[in-house]
Amino acid sequence: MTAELGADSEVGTLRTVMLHRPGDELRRLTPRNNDQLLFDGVPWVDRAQQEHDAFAELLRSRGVEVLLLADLLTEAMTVSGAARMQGISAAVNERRLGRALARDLAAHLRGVPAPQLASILMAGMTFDELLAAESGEPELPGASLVRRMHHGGDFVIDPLPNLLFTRDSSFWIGNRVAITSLALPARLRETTLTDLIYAFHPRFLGVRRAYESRTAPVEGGDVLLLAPGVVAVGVGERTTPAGAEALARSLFEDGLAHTVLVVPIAQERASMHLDTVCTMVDVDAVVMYPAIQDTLSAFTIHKGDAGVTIRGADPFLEAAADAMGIGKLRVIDTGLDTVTAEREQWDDGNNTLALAPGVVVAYERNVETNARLEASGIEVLRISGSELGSGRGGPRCMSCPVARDSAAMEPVRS
Ligand SMILES: NC(=O)NCCC[C@H](N)C(=O)O
Repeated sequence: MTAELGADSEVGTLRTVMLHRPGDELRRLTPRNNDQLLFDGVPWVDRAQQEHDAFAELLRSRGVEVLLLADLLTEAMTVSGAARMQGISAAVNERRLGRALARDLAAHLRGVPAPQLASILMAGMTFDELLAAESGEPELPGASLVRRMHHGGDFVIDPLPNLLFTRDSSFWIGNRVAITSLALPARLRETTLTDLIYAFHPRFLGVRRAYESRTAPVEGGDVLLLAPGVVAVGVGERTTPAGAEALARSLFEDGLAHTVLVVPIAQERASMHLDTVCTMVDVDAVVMYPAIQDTLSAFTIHKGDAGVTIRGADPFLEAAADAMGIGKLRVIDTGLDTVTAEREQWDDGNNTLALAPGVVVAYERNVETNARLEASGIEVLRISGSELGSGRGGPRCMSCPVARDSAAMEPVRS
């Protein structure tokens, strides 16, 4: 039986998830480009794939249907010419390539079968690869200065190594999907692929969108569905105040939320998204980086009978419990002492993926944080992430829940 699409919490039983198995786009990372492409180093790709396969297998063994982004992309472009055209036009950047090369590249891509096209859209393409692929194709008139001036190993289409972090480029809320508005150039094109998948893949036909205006940056890692109708949005290195405001307004208009907590976080790499310092592990519990616990605050935007009001900033934990209608949000700390906590926060100890209330997937390396979770009654399913972690993202970042049971009321399933 196919689960009903959508999610209204972080912790309802996970039925369907979208992952991206890291592929050739990771093989593009070099010591010269890894910073710009938002990786801390150059991962061992085969090992990263093994780690990811184990992650996916763990989810399957717990009854979760795993959809792989590359399969969805290929299938969407196989069934739809419009999907192919959309992918090509998003990848061909005339401003960077000039008119002649942009035309040549688009002409070449139009003749590439869907599976290879999907690979190119994800892994990018070098000047040398384009030249080799064009041999045998009719030559178009008009020389390209840009071709002459670039090195063969430069990219005509940039790779997207951060596709691995499917959490950021789309998220579900209620029965709708939001394609986000990513903040940094290295990730911008990712949403053209998620947009295409949700627009053209047969599995998602008829699905409605949330945050359609996408007027300002909002990344999925900053969006936590605290409870049905209650959403927290981190504002820091990625999501902007304008993004949080636009998202809140749009969620209110669509009836997808009544309260949005806007949570300022430090504008630094260690806390690039709200889910790097805090994730939910149960309907009333979070795992949180202790260094920010007492200072984390929230502006509460609420839509009630009297219209939209903004309150705060107030202490986050109190504002969250209040909005969720629970007496207290339980907090489980990262790490042991301040040094261990800082290390485990950096290694995504806070970035857990809940499979059900009180059941989470976590990186095995965060030994102290995992022990604390277990001491608090949370079941911890450990995965290794020595290579996956070099992109600075954990189990939550690497997953986009497509279907979760409602946390408000667990439906009975046949
Ligand atoms: N939600 C997340 O924290 N996602 C991890 C994103 C890591 C990626 N290398 C980035 O810098 O955007």
